[in-house]
Amino acid sequence: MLKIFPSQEEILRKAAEIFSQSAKDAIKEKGYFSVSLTGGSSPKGLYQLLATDEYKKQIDWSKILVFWGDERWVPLDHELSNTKMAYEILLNHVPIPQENIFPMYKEGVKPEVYAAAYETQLKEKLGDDATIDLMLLGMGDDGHTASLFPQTEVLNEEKAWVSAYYLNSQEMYRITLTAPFINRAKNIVVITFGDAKAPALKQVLKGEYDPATYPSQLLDPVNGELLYLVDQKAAKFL
Ligand SMILES: O=C(O)[C@H](O)[C@@H](O)[C@H](O)[C@H](O)COP(=O)(O)O
Repeated sequence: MLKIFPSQEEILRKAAEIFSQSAKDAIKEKGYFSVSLTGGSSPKGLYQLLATDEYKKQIDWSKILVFWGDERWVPLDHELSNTKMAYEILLNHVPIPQENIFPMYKEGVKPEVYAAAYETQLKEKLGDDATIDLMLLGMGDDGHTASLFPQTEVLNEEKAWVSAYYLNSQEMYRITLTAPFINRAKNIVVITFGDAKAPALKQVLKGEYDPATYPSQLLDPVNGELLYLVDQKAAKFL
């Protein structure tokens, strides 16, 4: 489903409401809420909102398990770290136990090895039938999502839940949840706004099926819901 908003602020407000409501529902139903955070610039305003008193108080942070959709393989204090960004804007400001936070990076470990360990950890924490309650994602100007970049091998992954690989165009390793795991999520919410996203958004949602070129087309939840929250600028070619 696609929801188009007049402004970025309204998208972020909607996303914060979805976060808060999903957390309440999941905690009521099974005692905890699992969320996968995204990097990039789009979710920053959402994290800021969630750290305000209004949302901070609505949510039982002690029952939230935090995972990531992808990470740049850089130390946790590096400017490019998605984990660092989430800590600085959100996680340092809410009463969440450290043991409930699962960064997608470990010092001194090879990314491929950590990808397998992260999958094991997902199974340990969420069970073999693991699903993430809320998968927050962004979409790049090129149509990538998480670290599922155009023309990369990881797009063909059918089995592994987590994968790490060297992204030549950025000269760095990336670690990412794969499409088969992302699509197990109960709710997938893609937050994307601005003129620069308009051409890719059109191809992703209205173009021919070509996920090698527009990887966001791989988003297709098995039993869950997929929701795009976009602004009028990103939606201008739809
Ligand atoms: O680590 C990353 O690069 C992200 O997780 C990535 O998938 C991001 O969500 C998109 O590139 C959108 O980024 P923007 O929100 O900055 O446009």
